[in-house]
Amino acid sequence: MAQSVWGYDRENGPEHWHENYPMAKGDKQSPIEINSKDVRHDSSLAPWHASYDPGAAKTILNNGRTCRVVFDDTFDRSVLRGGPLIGAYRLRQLHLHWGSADDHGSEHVIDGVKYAAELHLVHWNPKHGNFAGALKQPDGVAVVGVFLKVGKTPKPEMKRILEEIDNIKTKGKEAPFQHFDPSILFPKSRDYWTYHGSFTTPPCEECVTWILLREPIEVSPDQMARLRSLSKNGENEPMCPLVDNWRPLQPVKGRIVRASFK
Ligand SMILES: NS(=O)(=O)/N=C1/NCCS1
Ligand SMILES: [Zn+2]
Repeated sequence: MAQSVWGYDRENGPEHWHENYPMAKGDKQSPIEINSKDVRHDSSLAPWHASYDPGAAKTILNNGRTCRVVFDDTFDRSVLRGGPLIGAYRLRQLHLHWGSADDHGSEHVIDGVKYAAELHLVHWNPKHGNFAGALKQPDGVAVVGVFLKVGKTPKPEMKRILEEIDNIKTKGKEAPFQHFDPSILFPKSRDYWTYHGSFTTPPCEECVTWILLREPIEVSPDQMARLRSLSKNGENEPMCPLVDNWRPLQPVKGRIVRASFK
């Protein structure tokens, strides 16, 4: 029985998504390549601020396509402000995209450079009532993207997420994940690029203000190996490594990418 749900395999991967999700062929799709020569420095761009409540963290889940941490977003408890945004956007979840080897795995590409992984912190604009309503609005969602590069020094702040991975090895596994402030994952620099795009997963709604941090965080080879030890299959199904859960580059179609830095 061919899988009907979307995924990253030949028969259900990114080249097929538009068959069930027509927005995947839109003019403001993500990810894109950021070419520094085309970026516009915008001195009017404000700094961004995340004020997250560690108590909002709830659970960590393997949904067969990524590893996701979900947060309580029933009120303005963990919010992102500033940058290109108007108002406070509520943190709903974070997840990652990664490759089968260290030389690829990120979704956005910077001047030809692919990182080993890309962390997404997903926030939505409460002026649109709820997350489902926000998906229909161009200013509905803000995703902060953090690039992961492999080096010698492990990122201790990643340990919390990676230690939980042993408990969510297979699809559908969920574990409590509390007392966690994801801002510890941010790099030192606040420099960012921003542009308007979409979710990189179906239905690929074009509701995202992307805020991509210029400075990658460094993780160790062991930490990447742990991420790659997740399985996309369920507990009693044949083992299938959860790797290469990234969407290929999409057409920029004349969009302007702004930088907060020179
Ligand atoms: N990878 S992504 O963050 O652009 N895609 C998403 N789909 C639903 C919530 S986040
Ligand atoms: Zn993502």
